[in-house]
Amino acid sequence: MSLVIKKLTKQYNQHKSGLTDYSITIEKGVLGLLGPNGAGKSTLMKIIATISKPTKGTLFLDGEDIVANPDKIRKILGYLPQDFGVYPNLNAYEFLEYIAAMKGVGGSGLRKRIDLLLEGVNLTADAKRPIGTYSGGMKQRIGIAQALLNDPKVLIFDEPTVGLDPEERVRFRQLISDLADDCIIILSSHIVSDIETIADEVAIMKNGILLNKAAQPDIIKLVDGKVFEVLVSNDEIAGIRTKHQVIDTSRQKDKTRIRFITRTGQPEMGAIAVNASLEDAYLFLTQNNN
Ligand SMILES: Nc1ncnc2c1ncn2[C@@H]1O[C@H](COP(=O)(O)OP(=O)(O)OP(=O)(O)O)[C@@H](O)[C@H]1O
Repeated sequence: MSLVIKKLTKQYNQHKSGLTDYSITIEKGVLGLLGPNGAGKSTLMKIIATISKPTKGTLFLDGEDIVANPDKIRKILGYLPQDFGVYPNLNAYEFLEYIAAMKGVGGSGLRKRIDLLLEGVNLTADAKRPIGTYSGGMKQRIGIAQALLNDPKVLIFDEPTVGLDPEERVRFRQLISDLADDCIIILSSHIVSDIETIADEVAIMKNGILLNKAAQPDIIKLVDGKVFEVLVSNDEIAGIRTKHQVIDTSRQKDKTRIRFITRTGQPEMGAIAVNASLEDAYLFLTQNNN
C-alpha cells in the first residue's frame, strides 16, 4: 500500500498557506510528522483524511485519486483529529456504537470489537460512565478507540499523545506497533521523544514545507559527529552561542552544561563528542531553515 502525494498546496486565504508544493510518498509502517506550531501537520492530515481539499496537487492511494474519489480512502480510514469532540452524555460503549453506526460498521462481531478496543485503551472499567465525566487523557483514549473501530488500513492520529500519562503512552505505542505491519499510520507531534519511540520514518516540516523525510537513523546521520557537550562558566555561554547552535543548557552547580551542534567543524576546548539524537537533527533542520 502506498500513498503518493505530489506538489500539494493548501492556500487558506491570500496571506495564509498551510502547505506549499508538498510532495511525499508514504508506505506501510509508522510515519511521524514533526514540526513546530504552524508547520502544516494538521493541514496535511486533514487533506489525507479528505476533511479538507487541497488548493493544488494530487494524492493517490494505490493509484486511486483520492481527491476525486474520497470514498476510496474513507472506507479504510481511522482518524483522530486534534480537536476531537465527544458526546458528554453517552458512555464509552454507547459512543463507540454510535460511531460504528456512522461508519457503517455492524454485525455480530461489533460487541466483541468494542470490548477489545476498550480493553486496548484501558477504559473497560469506565465504559459505563458518561464521557463528560472523563479526564482529558481518557477522552483522548476514547478518541483513539473510535479511530480503530472499522479495522482501518490508513490511520491518522493528530497529536495522539496529548494528555496521556507515561503509562498510557507506553500502551498507545504498543497498540500502534501491533498495527504497523499492516497499515499506513501517520501521527503528528511537536514532542520529539514521542515520535522517536513510535515512528519508523520521520517527516520534518516547517512553514508548510517538507524539510526532510527518512528513516530515523538517516535523519540522525545529518548531525552525526557534530554534536558536543561542554561544561562552562556562565560568562562563556554567550560566546558559544555566537559560534555554534546551542541545543540545550542545564545548570550544574555554578557551571552550565551546554549541548551544541558545531558550526565551525571544531569543538570547543574541553568539549566531548556525544551521540546525536533525533532531537538534535530536528533542531538542526528546523532552526537552520526559515
Ligand atoms: N482554517 C484556517 N484558516 C486560515 N489559516 C489556517 C487555517 N488552518 C490552519 N491555518 C494556518 O496554516 C498554517 C498551518 O497550520 P496547521 O494547523 O496545519 O499546523 P500544525 O503543524 O498542525 O500546527 P500545530 O502544531 O500548532 O497544531 C498555520 O500558519 C495556520 O495558522
